[in-house]
Amino acid sequence: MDEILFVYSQINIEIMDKIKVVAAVIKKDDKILCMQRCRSRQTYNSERWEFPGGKIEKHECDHEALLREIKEEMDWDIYVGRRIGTVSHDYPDISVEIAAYLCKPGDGEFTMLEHLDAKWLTANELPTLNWADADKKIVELIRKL
Ligand SMILES: Nc1nc2c([nH]c(=O)n2[C@@H]2O[C@H](COP(=O)(O)OP(=O)(O)OP(=O)(O)O)[C@@H](O)[C@H]2O)c(=O)[nH]1
Repeated sequence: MDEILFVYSQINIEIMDKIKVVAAVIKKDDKILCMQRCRSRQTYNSERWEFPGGKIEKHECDHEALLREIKEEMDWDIYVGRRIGTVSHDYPDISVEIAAYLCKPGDGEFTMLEHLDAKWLTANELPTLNWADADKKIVELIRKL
Protein backbone atom coordinates (compact mmCIF):
# COMPACT_ATOMS: atom_id res chain seq x y z
CA MET A 1 0.00 0.00 0.00
CA ASP A 2 2.81 2.42 0.94
CA GLU A 3 4.47 1.74 -2.43
CA ILE A 4 1.24 2.43 -4.33
CA LEU A 5 0.82 5.70 -2.44
CA PHE A 6 4.44 6.64 -3.13
CA VAL A 7 4.09 6.02 -6.90
CA TYR A 8 0.79 7.92 -6.91
CA SER A 9 2.35 10.93 -5.19
CA GLN A 10 5.26 10.93 -7.68
CA ILE A 11 2.81 10.88 -10.64
CA ASN A 12 0.84 13.62 -8.96
CA ILE A 13 3.94 15.81 -8.63
CA GLU A 14 4.77 15.27 -12.31
CA ILE A 15 1.33 16.34 -13.56
CA MET A 16 1.00 19.19 -11.10
CA ASP A 17 1.49 22.65 -12.59
CA LYS A 18 4.51 24.42 -11.26
CA ILE A 19 3.63 27.41 -9.11
CA LYS A 20 5.55 30.39 -10.49
CA VAL A 21 7.22 32.42 -7.79
CA VAL A 22 9.55 35.45 -7.87
CA ALA A 23 12.19 36.14 -5.22
CA ALA A 24 14.21 39.30 -4.54
CA VAL A 25 17.90 38.97 -3.68
CA ILE A 26 18.26 42.45 -2.21
CA LYS A 27 21.87 43.56 -1.93
CA LYS A 28 23.15 46.55 0.05
CA ASP A 29 26.93 47.03 -0.02
CA ASP A 30 28.16 43.42 0.28
CA LYS A 31 25.18 42.13 2.34
CA ILE A 32 22.09 40.27 1.18
CA LEU A 33 18.69 40.42 2.87
CA CYS A 34 17.46 37.07 4.22
CA MET A 35 13.95 36.69 5.65
CA GLN A 36 12.56 33.99 7.94
CA ARG A 37 9.13 32.57 7.15
CA CYS A 38 6.61 32.33 10.00
CA ARG A 39 5.54 29.02 11.54
CA SER A 40 3.03 27.43 9.16
CA ARG A 41 1.15 24.26 8.23
CA GLN A 42 3.54 23.87 5.29
CA THR A 43 5.86 22.16 7.80
CA TYR A 44 8.76 21.73 5.37
CA ASN A 45 9.05 25.52 5.03
CA SER A 46 7.87 26.52 8.48
CA GLU A 47 10.38 28.97 10.01
CA ARG A 48 12.80 28.34 7.13
CA TRP A 49 14.73 31.22 5.56
CA GLU A 50 13.83 32.59 2.13
CA PHE A 51 14.23 35.56 -0.18
CA PRO A 52 11.21 37.88 -0.03
CA GLY A 53 8.72 37.57 -2.87
CA GLY A 54 5.76 35.39 -3.72
CA LYS A 55 3.47 33.94 -6.37
CA ILE A 56 3.12 35.69 -9.71
CA GLU A 57 -0.49 36.63 -10.37
CA LYS A 58 -2.23 36.22 -13.74
CA HIS A 59 -1.32 38.95 -16.26
CA GLU A 60 1.63 40.07 -14.12
CA CYS A 61 5.24 40.07 -15.29
CA ASP A 62 8.05 39.08 -12.88
CA HIS A 63 9.00 42.72 -12.31
CA GLU A 64 5.44 43.75 -11.38
CA ALA A 65 5.01 40.74 -9.10
CA LEU A 66 8.24 41.51 -7.23
CA LEU A 67 7.38 45.17 -6.67
CA ARG A 68 3.88 44.21 -5.46
CA GLU A 69 5.05 41.41 -3.14
CA ILE A 70 7.78 43.50 -1.47
CA LYS A 71 5.33 46.37 -0.98
CA GLU A 72 2.77 43.98 0.55
CA GLU A 73 5.19 42.05 2.77
CA MET A 74 7.58 44.83 3.75
CA ASP A 75 6.00 48.16 2.78
CA TRP A 76 9.15 48.86 0.82
CA ASP A 77 10.08 49.99 -2.69
CA ILE A 78 13.00 48.25 -4.37
CA TYR A 79 14.83 48.44 -7.68
CA VAL A 80 14.71 45.20 -9.64
CA GLY A 81 17.86 44.32 -11.59
CA ARG A 82 18.94 41.30 -13.58
CA ARG A 83 17.70 37.75 -13.17
CA ILE A 84 20.22 35.60 -11.33
CA GLY A 85 18.55 32.37 -12.37
CA THR A 86 15.48 30.16 -12.08
CA VAL A 87 15.28 27.10 -9.84
CA SER A 88 12.64 24.38 -9.56
CA HIS A 89 11.77 22.28 -6.55
CA ASP A 90 9.17 19.63 -5.78
CA TYR A 91 7.81 19.85 -2.24
CA PRO A 92 5.57 17.04 -0.96
CA ASP A 93 2.37 18.89 -1.97
CA ILE A 94 3.43 21.54 -4.47
CA SER A 95 5.98 22.15 -7.14
CA VAL A 96 7.56 25.60 -7.44
CA GLU A 97 9.59 27.41 -10.08
CA ILE A 98 11.33 30.42 -8.54
CA ALA A 99 12.92 33.21 -10.59
CA ALA A 100 15.46 35.08 -8.46
CA TYR A 101 16.37 38.70 -9.27
CA LEU A 102 19.22 40.84 -8.02
CA CYS A 103 17.64 43.93 -6.43
CA LYS A 104 18.67 47.12 -4.69
CA PRO A 105 16.86 48.69 -1.76
CA GLY A 106 14.96 51.91 -2.30
CA ASP A 107 14.92 54.75 0.21
CA GLY A 108 14.08 54.21 3.86
CA GLU A 109 13.78 51.03 5.87
CA PHE A 110 11.48 48.04 5.43
CA THR A 111 8.78 47.03 7.90
CA MET A 112 8.55 43.32 8.69
CA LEU A 113 4.82 42.70 8.12
CA GLU A 114 4.78 38.97 7.31
CA HIS A 115 8.08 37.49 8.45
CA LEU A 116 9.50 36.27 11.75
CA ASP A 117 13.03 37.64 11.41
CA ALA A 118 15.42 39.32 8.98
CA LYS A 119 19.21 39.25 8.61
CA TRP A 120 21.73 40.97 6.32
CA LEU A 121 24.48 38.45 5.49
CA THR A 122 27.41 38.28 3.07
CA ALA A 123 27.25 35.65 0.30
CA ASN A 124 29.71 33.47 2.24
CA GLU A 125 27.56 33.60 5.38
CA LEU A 126 24.33 32.55 3.59
CA PRO A 127 24.79 28.76 4.10
CA THR A 128 24.68 29.25 7.91
CA LEU A 129 20.88 29.67 7.78
CA ASN A 130 18.22 26.95 7.59
CA TRP A 131 16.95 27.79 4.08
CA ALA A 132 13.83 26.46 2.35
CA ASP A 133 15.02 23.58 0.16
CA ALA A 134 14.35 25.48 -3.09
CA ASP A 135 16.37 28.42 -1.79
CA LYS A 136 19.47 26.30 -1.17
CA LYS A 137 19.77 26.23 -4.97
CA ILE A 138 19.44 30.04 -5.15
CA VAL A 139 22.13 30.40 -2.46
CA GLU A 140 24.47 28.33 -4.65
CA LEU A 141 23.76 30.59 -7.64
CA ILE A 142 24.50 33.70 -5.54
CA ARG A 143 27.78 32.25 -4.29
CA LYS A 144 28.87 31.76 -7.92
CA LEU A 145 28.15 35.38 -8.94
N1 LIG B 1 8.34 34.13 -1.44
C1 LIG B 1 9.09 33.04 -1.48
N2 LIG B 1 8.48 31.82 -1.54
C2 LIG B 1 9.26 30.75 -1.57
C3 LIG B 1 10.68 30.84 -1.52
N3 LIG B 1 11.20 29.59 -1.54
C4 LIG B 1 10.17 28.71 -1.58
O1 LIG B 1 10.25 27.49 -1.60
N4 LIG B 1 8.98 29.42 -1.61
C5 LIG B 1 7.67 28.79 -1.70
O2 LIG B 1 6.94 29.37 -2.77
C6 LIG B 1 5.53 29.35 -2.46
C7 LIG B 1 4.91 30.71 -2.70
O3 LIG B 1 5.45 31.64 -1.84
P1 LIG B 1 4.57 32.60 -0.85
O4 LIG B 1 3.77 31.82 0.12
O5 LIG B 1 5.55 33.60 -0.29
O6 LIG B 1 3.65 33.32 -1.90
P2 LIG B 1 2.45 34.36 -1.67
O7 LIG B 1 2.88 35.34 -0.61
O8 LIG B 1 2.09 34.88 -3.00
O9 LIG B 1 1.34 33.37 -1.16
P3 LIG B 1 0.06 33.55 -0.26
O10 LIG B 1 -0.48 34.91 -0.53
O11 LIG B 1 -0.79 32.40 -0.71
O12 LIG B 1 0.59 33.37 1.15
C8 LIG B 1 5.42 28.87 -1.03
O13 LIG B 1 5.06 27.50 -1.05
C9 LIG B 1 6.81 29.03 -0.47
O14 LIG B 1 7.09 28.08 0.53
C10 LIG B 1 11.29 32.12 -1.47
O15 LIG B 1 12.52 32.29 -1.43
N5 LIG B 1 10.46 33.18 -1.43
